[in-house]
Amino acid sequence: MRFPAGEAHAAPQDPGTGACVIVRGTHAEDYLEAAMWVDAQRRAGAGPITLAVPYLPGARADRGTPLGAEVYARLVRLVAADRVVAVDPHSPVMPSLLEDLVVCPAWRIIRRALARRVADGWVSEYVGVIAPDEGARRRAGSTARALGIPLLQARKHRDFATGKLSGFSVEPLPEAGKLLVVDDICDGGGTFLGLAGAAGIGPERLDLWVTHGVFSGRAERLREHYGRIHTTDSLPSAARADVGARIHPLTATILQEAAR
Ligand SMILES: O=P(O)(O)OC[C@H]1O[C@@H](O)[C@H](O)[C@@H]1O
Repeated sequence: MRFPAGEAHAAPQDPGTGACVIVRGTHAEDYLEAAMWVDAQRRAGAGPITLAVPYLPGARADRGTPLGAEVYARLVRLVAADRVVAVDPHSPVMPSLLEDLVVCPAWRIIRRALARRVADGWVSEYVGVIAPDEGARRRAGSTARALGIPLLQARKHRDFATGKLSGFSVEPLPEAGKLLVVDDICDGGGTFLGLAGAAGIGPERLDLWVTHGVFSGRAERLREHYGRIHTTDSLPSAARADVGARIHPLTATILQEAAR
């Protein structure tokens, strides 16, 4: 509930033996509300409390000034949960900023969403996974291993003077079969539009997985280049419908991670 001035307040629920609060927002207010809720549960005698932050905000600002990753980590710590679960955070430095952070890796969600188990492993409709840049190598590589298919590494080039994206180079692609581009975030879509152009294959052979679908800017144009666009409900996005993305809900996965 809220006081008339807008301040958040929380009434304790049945405390039970443990609890998991999921914050899908990216605003400070969302974390303040979660802190109120955790405090209410704790005072009511709840067992260990897990905070799930599917989209860990600030993870893209992991260098330079201000160090947004650290600032957001403080906000998450303010909630005072016993541990934090995050899904596919952008930066590998996040676990060093948040003690007791449990990371749910991309490959686990992707495999659950896009593959099926057979007697001796996992099969999917894809013949390869493409990492659009160096930053995506680890998550795309572990996805390729989880699906038992090769990783194809692309490179993103930037204009030296302006720092703007200037093009991609892609290693030779298999001549037949579907490929899955894997990355953590699609924001304005420039990365994935540029990559599709460089790959030179049509939407009948190219799908996209982005764990966190922001879909701002030109992202709507992605549907011209990718047959299927997969994402999750990790954060609110008004543009997801325009992009025609297939949404894989995370709540069951998060609750499983919280119960581990
Ligand atoms: O090109 P857009 O969609 O704006 O941004 C997405 C890229 O920016 C990075 O943070 C992500 O990891 C991804 O590679």
